[in-house]
Amino acid sequence: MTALPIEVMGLSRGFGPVQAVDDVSFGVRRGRVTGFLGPNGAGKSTTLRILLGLMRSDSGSTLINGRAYRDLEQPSRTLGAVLDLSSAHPGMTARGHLRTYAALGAVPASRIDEVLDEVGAQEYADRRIGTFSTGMRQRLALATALLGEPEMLVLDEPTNGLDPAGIAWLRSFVRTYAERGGTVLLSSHALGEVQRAIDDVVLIDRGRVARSGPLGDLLATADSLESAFLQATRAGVAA
Ligand SMILES: Nc1ncnc2c1ncn2[C@@H]1O[C@H](COP(=O)(O)OP(=O)(O)OP(=O)(O)O)[C@@H](O)[C@H]1O
Repeated sequence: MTALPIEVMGLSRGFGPVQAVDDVSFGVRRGRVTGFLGPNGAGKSTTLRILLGLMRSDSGSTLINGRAYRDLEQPSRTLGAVLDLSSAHPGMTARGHLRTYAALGAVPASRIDEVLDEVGAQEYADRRIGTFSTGMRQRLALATALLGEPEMLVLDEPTNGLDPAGIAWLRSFVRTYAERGGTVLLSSHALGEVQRAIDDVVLIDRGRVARSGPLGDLLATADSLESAFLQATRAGVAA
């Protein structure tokens, strides 16, 4: 077994003239929350999509517990992912949505109430998804990702559209998940929103990793993640 639950090595992907991801390498440590952070268009979603086998890379590789995602024996027990919130059918209830996904993943139906509790969504479990706020959709997507009791979570912009109470809830959710041994990789362009949720940081800018390491190391030379990002990207421009 490899030391790292998630490894990205020399990953590149272009779209016509746009080099979305350019030789990106980083590792994610077990039992920690890693922030994959950078501005809009930096290449975060493209990297995560390749990691989850949803898109091909031009070169490089990504490993989950030492294997490509498609080669995992029990993908839903290994990794839960929340990439976008549009896949749920608006006419279905949250419970119905979870029932469908539990059946698809061969997960016992008893998990449905457990995940609804875990994300605090019991009170609207029987409402139709079409009536949900963004925060409710985020919680349902997270509940879906948790069905297989995965050992790691990949969350793309999980604070998008959340109010301050929702962001605080998400922060405490990922902290608790990591304290129980889970591994989290979450992307965000809102550095200030996630600063208190993360242990390790990978800063990405224009498809390239500008800096990575423990949050404490980055903050040793800057008073916030935002200023650390500006320092790292200015250094990149100067180099
Ligand atoms: N399917 C696609 N076709 C063409 N260009 C794309 C495609 N997907 C991404 N891109 C481009 O690749 C670059 C990286 O996009 P990506 O979505 O990975 O960034 P991001 O860091 O996730 O941004 P955001 O925070 O806005 O989600 C952008 O310039 C984007 O326009």
